[in-house]
Amino acid sequence: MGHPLIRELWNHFPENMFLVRVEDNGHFTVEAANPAQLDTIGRECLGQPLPAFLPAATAESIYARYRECVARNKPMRYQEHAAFFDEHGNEQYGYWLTLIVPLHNADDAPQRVTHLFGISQDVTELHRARDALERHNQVLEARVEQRTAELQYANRELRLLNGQLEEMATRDFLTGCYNRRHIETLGQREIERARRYGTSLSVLMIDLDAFKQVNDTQGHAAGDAALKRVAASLQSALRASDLLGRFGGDEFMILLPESSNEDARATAERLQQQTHELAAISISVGVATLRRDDSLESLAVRADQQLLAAKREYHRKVSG
Ligand SMILES: Nc1nc2c(ncn2[C@@H]2O[C@H](COP(=O)(O)OP(=O)(O)OP(=O)(O)O)[C@@H](O)[C@H]2O)c(=O)[nH]1
Repeated sequence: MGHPLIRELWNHFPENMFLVRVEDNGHFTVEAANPAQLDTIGRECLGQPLPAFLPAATAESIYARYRECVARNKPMRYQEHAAFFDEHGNEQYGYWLTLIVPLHNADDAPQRVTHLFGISQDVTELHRARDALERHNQVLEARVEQRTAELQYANRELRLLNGQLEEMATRDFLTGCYNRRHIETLGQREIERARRYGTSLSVLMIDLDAFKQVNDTQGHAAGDAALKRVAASLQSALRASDLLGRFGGDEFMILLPESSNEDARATAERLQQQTHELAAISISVGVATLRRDDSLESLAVRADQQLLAAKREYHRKVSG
């Protein structure tokens, strides 16, 4: 170690330093090792080829690197996971980050690599920390994944419940058609739409005839069943765009978008016929069609007046 600076560096550098001689028989012999290197593998390495003091597999993999460095005649930096015997002869495993530099005897043959100078840093702890971090990350990722799945499940449940709630808020519990509040909301919407697009809109108000009698003679449950049958038969006779709601008691409201008064009257007759056939119930129907100054209320009132007139007619027919 000629120069004092090099000597000081060699003696006090905290990482392992070594000098190996390139032998003609394919071996590499340790010519020198700094104190840090000797602390790691012991003095036995000095003057020895690698297989003399390293496990065979480790020596072979290091030899492969050395040979490559000699062949390329360029410094090489690599990392390896290697087994070695410590100064007490115990087998140890570690990760090493190594730099090897080919050296030449300039006077002799300038291109021939005679030695390799190496600096090796023990990065085992770094690896352990990285592994631990990776494991920790995996645990975290798994936890995040699980939480995400739980959240998605909760969201689905919430959407389902919201759907059910909305259903409950808009539907009539007994018949399944829209409740009064919702059919009125839809009525407002349909009036706005009809005005915007200049289309017609008709409303039917329907009341079951002599329904009280069903309740009185067959009981309330039979009355409920009849209401359901009527709602179902009304629904089945309507177009998809028509909207059926239970207005209260035995009264229903139907919105018929894009229906003229004439169309609505034809629909009313069809509904009467269908309810009679499918539900064995007679219904009275009032028809009204949207006018320029109408509100939903005034439209419904006119349909109701028509319904009362139809009722009178029904009673007249029945009593007469
Ligand atoms: N089963 C049952 N009956 C109901 C329900 N809501 C209202 N009703 C009954 O429906 C009947 C309505 O009577 P009205 O419309 O006044 O009398 P009606 O016998 O139909 O006579 P007209 O309408 O004049 O033909 C009453 O007996 C109410 O008790 C319900 O949810 N279920």
